[in-house]
Amino acid sequence: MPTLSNFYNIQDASNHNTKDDCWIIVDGKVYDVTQYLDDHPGGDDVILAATGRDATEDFEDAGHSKSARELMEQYYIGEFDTSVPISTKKGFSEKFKHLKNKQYLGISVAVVGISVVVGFLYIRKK
Ligand code: HEM
Repeated sequence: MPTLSNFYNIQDASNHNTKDDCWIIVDGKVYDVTQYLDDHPGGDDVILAATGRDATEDFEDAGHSKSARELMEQYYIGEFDTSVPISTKKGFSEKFKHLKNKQYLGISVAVVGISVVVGFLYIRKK
């Protein structure tokens, strides 16, 4: 029988990034690992450093055993909703785009300025 899952987006997950309230996202699933932090053989710091973002790569890099993956299931709370974009990346590129537009404006002004000066010198020479 299909079961209904809770869906959490990156903003929901980012609100749980402390030692007393810690969620992680691994492989499209969200886990509340608050109770497990102190017992984690890899230490709580690595898990805390992996909150508020997709921790799949870090989790896989650590080479977790089959039993670690089974243990993990008891902390599962829902699915990761990817329909909300990860805002930090978008914010950065938007800022960058803004800077780029400013740069283009500067270059255009410089080109027009140089053309005016060259044109002026050309006319004076004649
Ligand atoms: C519910 C989530 C997690 C569970 C149940 C879990 C469980 C475990 C277990 C049982 C080990 C011992 C080795 C093994 O059996 O594989 C381990 C080691 C380790 N874990 Fe996790 N882990 C979780 C999440 C994470 C996350 C999100 C990270 C990284 C961001 C991480 C990083 C590590 C590291 C670096 C070690 C290696 C320790 C060493 O070999 O010195 N773990 N974990």
